[in-house]
Amino acid sequence: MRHFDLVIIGTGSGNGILDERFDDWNVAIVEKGIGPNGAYGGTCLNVGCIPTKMFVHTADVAEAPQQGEKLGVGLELGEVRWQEIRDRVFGRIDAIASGGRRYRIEDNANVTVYEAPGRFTDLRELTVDTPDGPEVITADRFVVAAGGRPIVPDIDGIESVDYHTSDTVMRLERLPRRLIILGTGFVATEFAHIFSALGVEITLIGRSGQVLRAEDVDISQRFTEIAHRRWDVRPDRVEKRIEQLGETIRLHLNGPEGAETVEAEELLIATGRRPNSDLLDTAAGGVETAADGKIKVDSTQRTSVEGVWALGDVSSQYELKHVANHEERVVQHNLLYPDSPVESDHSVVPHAVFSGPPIASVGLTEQEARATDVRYVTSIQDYGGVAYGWALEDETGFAKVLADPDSGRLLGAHIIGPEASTLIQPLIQAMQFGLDARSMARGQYWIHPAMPELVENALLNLPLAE
Ligand SMILES: Cc1cc2nc3c(=O)[nH]c(=O)nc-3n(C[C@H](O)[C@H](O)[C@H](O)COP(=O)(O)OP(=O)(O)OC[C@H]3O[C@@H](n4cnc5c(N)ncnc54)[C@H](O)[C@@H]3O)c2cc1C
Ligand SMILES: NC(=O)c1ccc[n+]([C@@H]2O[C@H](COP(=O)([O-])OP(=O)(O)OC[C@H]3O[C@@H](n4cnc5c(N)ncnc54)[C@H](O)[C@@H]3O)[C@@H](O)[C@H]2O)c1
Repeated sequence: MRHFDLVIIGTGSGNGILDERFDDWNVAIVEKGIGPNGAYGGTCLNVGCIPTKMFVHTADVAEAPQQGEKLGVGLELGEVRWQEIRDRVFGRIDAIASGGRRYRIEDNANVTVYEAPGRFTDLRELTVDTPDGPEVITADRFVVAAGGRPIVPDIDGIESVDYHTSDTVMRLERLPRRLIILGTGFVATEFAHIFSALGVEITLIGRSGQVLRAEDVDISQRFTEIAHRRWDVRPDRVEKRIEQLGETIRLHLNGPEGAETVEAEELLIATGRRPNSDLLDTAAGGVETAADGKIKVDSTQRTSVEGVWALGDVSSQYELKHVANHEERVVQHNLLYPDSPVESDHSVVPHAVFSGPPIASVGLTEQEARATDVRYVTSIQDYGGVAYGWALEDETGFAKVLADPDSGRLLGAHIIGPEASTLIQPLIQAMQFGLDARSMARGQYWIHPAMPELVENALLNLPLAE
């Protein structure tokens, strides 16, 4: 049995903890490998944020002919060379992942990398199921950064179907003619955008009436309208049965008009993710979890067991890379300076959905504001109402802000339209640093006629008290 100063489980954000300040620590990293190739480096790098956004940008470029049409510029989409796109994306990603793995194994003398799944077998004791058999390791401190994995719903017949999740769909050998996507959340809408822009017919299956229904009510409604124009959206559906008929997948549904079937060559399951705490047998390690399987942590990321920290998707209610990275920095500090711990700050957490159109959001949605006692006013500014929006000929985008009617304190901001994730950043900054809407709108220059005038006007439109 080997004993370490520190064991880190998971090489997504967990991999970033070690820097030169840990050079005299005896450290083990345990990583089972992620995605179809069992890669090093976690979800975001290998099967999440980074490859998806490389495909999203490619999809946006493939849509240039549609954009050009309304501007009077005739463009044509020639070939979509899927294998070239895929190999370009993963040619970069795979090299970074294997470089990161090589660096830890070969250049970090104080680090032992176990490339196998680990599970707790006692307090601060992990059994690693190596190819040579189980190996037990113990440590003074553990960091659990084991992330999560896609949920596959229990549909009758699913085990006989050759389906994809976000872990595998980006490595398809060829583009299908048709793709069924189960789910209407982040993963579903990003891949619907990617594949439809590349010429695939999309059928999107949702359990509720709205697409991206967790977004602000006006944003979700607008996105749902646009989704119905782009894709075959089937809301309010329940999956009854699924079957593989040669190359074709047939899904039997119940909907508002009764029973129906949809068919496609490929199926993408995008119905949410679950934390990997079960794979780790957290209970055997005394590590408490909530009903949804997330590891319980306090504001310093400590779990219920002394010396065991957790971060990222395995414990956080936010399944976002910028949150996992923030929590990683908190854990890193608290490992190094246990007598002066710092806390995670989840007060202003933004997110973006990189679909078509993209969405970005921070703070309260209107439905959340309504459900609490908070007093608020809102304003909406269309892209079409500011000069650069005219240049874009945008007809669907808008920014919506919520603020306290007296102080002008910003409570939430939501943008749907081109460059939403960039445009929202000054609003995130204002909320984080307590800048009120009046000061923000009138206390600085806004470049004319640039797209951020959208934000300026949304702020100026707020019906604040005099
Ligand atoms: C398709 C997709 C797109 C996304 N896009 C974005 C985006 O644009 N922006 C954004 O902010 N977020 C995005 N996310 C979310 C983001 O990827 C995650 O929030 C983030 O990667 C979580 O990091 P983590 O370190 O907590 O876990 P991970 O990066 O998942 O790392 C966990 C690691 O632990 C390993 N592991 C698990 N169990 C064990 C075990 N028992 N033994 C050994 N090793 C184990 C896993 O193999 C994995 O490598 C996306 C996610 C997906 C799926
Ligand atoms: N741009 C980003 O930051 C980004 C991108 C992708 C993923 N992520 C993260 O990953 C997480 C997981 O993404 P996701 O899209 O898998 O989850 P999600 O929670 O966003 O969406 C899952 C959707 O599937 C629906 N659903 C569940 N079971 C279903 C069923 N049987 N049939 C049809 N629909 C069903 C749910 O109602 C929900 O709308 C996100 O919450 C997000 O935090 C972030």
